[in-house]
Amino acid sequence: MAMISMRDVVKEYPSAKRGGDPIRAVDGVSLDINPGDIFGVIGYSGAGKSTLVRLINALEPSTSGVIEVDGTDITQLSESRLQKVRTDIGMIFQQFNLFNSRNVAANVAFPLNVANYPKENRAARVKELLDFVGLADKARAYPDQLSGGQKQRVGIARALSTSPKILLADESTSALDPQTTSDVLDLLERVNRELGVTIVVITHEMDVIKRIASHVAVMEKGKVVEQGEVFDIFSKPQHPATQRFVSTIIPGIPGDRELADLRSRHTGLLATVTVNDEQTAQHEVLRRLLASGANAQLVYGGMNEVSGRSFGHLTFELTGEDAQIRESLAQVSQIASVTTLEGANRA
Ligand SMILES: Nc1ncnc2c1ncn2[C@@H]1O[C@H](COP(=O)(O)OP(=O)(O)OP(=O)(O)O)[C@@H](O)[C@H]1O
Repeated sequence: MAMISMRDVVKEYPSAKRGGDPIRAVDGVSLDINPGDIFGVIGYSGAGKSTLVRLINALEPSTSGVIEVDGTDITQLSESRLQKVRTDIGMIFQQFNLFNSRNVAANVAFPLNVANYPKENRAARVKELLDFVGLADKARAYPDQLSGGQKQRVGIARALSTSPKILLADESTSALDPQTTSDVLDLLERVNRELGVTIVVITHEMDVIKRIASHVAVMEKGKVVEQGEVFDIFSKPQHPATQRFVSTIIPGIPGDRELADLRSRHTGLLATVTVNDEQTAQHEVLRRLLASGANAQLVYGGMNEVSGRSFGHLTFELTGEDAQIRESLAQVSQIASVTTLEGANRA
């Protein structure tokens, strides 16, 4: 059974203009997030990601559709039952949202107080959480004495205090530098692996998805336009929005700009070979390209590792006799998909 299941979920806000059309922030979203997943939701600003999060933790009612959290349809619950569901859902934020007037230990203890956690066990629980996030020595520090990465660790400790099954991370690394981002993502992976918490990561950065997510949904204008396993989405993106996101971190088939640049430096035929998985395929591609006696030089792209598997778009410049080049392309086409780049095609 899915940990979070959405069916045809719609969220509309009233128009700012009197009599205007409502704003559809979420437009017919269906998705299943399984227990133990790290599920990424990616989209540009305004795509509806934050609204989706607010629907999952029932901070706002949906307009229509079904949202099940751990088997319970939360669209039908009373406020008191919703409060209980919310204790199963932790949340971390881009701006950390810590209480600046309370020290670290008090911030982490806050949800325990709200949840009436046994008083005599609270200090031990806070210590355990601060140990887990590596901040045992900062219990008495105040948020403004901490770095951004440390603040987010406090946020994570606080979100985990009541042992939620789900952690919602809304742009949780967007305010952090790359090294600190990496450390926080490592910690989220530990939360997932060691505590078994299902994590929903909302982001506009494909790097974050590549780094930790097992599954991803791409949102555009309130709709999920593509979803699936991260490796599949990265290696074979179908929707233009997905292709744009993937191309921000993975060189694919060269676009117009890259092609113009390549052509200014290479006069041979340019062809992109898409290799899916396994080193051996790469060797075989090279063997076949060279078998006819043509020369092949890698001029753009490379192999990528995603979810422990590799794939790549390798753009070669082929030189030699036309017949040799034709033979090279024919040979390699038998084992991989080949795109000859228009205008440079001399074969
Ligand atoms: N409370 C609200 N009232 C009216 N419109 C809203 C409200 N909240 C969001 N919207 C609109 O819904 C759409 C989706 O917003 P949302 O914040 O969910 O997107 P997002 O993908 O999270 O973007 P960002 O990363 O910029 O927050 C936007 O057009 C936004 O203006």
